[in-house]
Amino acid sequence: MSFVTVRDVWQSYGARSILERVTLDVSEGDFVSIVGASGCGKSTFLRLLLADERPVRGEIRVDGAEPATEPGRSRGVVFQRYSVFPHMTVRENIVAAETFSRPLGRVWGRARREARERADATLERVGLAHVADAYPATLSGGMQQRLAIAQALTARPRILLLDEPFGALDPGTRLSMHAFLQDLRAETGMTVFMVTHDLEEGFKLGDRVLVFDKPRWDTQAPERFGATITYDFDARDGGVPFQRILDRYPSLAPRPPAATG
Ligand SMILES: Nc1ncnc2c1ncn2[C@@H]1O[C@H](COP(=O)(O)OP(=O)(O)OP(=O)(O)O)[C@@H](O)[C@H]1O
Repeated sequence: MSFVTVRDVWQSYGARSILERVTLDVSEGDFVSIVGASGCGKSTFLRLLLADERPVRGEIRVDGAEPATEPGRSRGVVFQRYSVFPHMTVRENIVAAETFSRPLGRVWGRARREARERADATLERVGLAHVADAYPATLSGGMQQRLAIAQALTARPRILLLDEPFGALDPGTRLSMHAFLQDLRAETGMTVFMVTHDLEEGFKLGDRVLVFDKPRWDTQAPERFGATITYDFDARDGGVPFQRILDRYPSLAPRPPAATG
């Protein structure tokens, strides 16, 4: 049964068409990777799933209902991009994430101590134990990225939205973050949508790989048409049709690893 249902969704900003005719069914627990050229509307699609904005046309349903518009976390959808609180230390950010999934919110006493211990174990796992008492703004880009992912995963949302989550990480750190995500996903059965520019990563982590692209172009008016899902690959069988995709989308070719971590 479809858990996330997207029906004929269109989005535009003013006269500028971004997405058109997007239709998709995703089962609960699926990991959906999303690739596509820069600026083609992948992040916009995540914001629509988050109900951060409404489509100009079409319908999105999560578990049969319209995505709720009240503040994020209580409805079970977490967007890694928006998750870190700048006024809390790294450890406090992880502890806070745990409480999002609790009906009573904040925790005290022994429960809080235990939450801190679990937070420290998580920070150890993602290589941030040594900066547990620091504030997010003082961390490097790669560290901030790891904190955002660790925090989003700690909240154990029903749906996790990741927007280029591993972009600024060195190859070794990236692999350990992959493992962390895969373990937590196996534990929680969460549904994941991940935008990535790395096809190999998309196929490694995803059950499906969606390609967003513009199927029609008006050379006189490039803003006239939007992007849609032009390919929907099954990534479960390990049969990776990289070459076919790369031939058509050279811009998706893996980039050399970034320097920071
Ligand atoms: N709120 C907005 N108002 C106007 N234009 C917007 C808005 N949000 C996004 N856009 C434009 O819509 C287009 C699609 O943006 P989006 O961020 O969804 O693309 P993307 O595929 O995620 O790109 P990238 O891969 O570079 O992150 C971009 O050209 C962007 O400038």
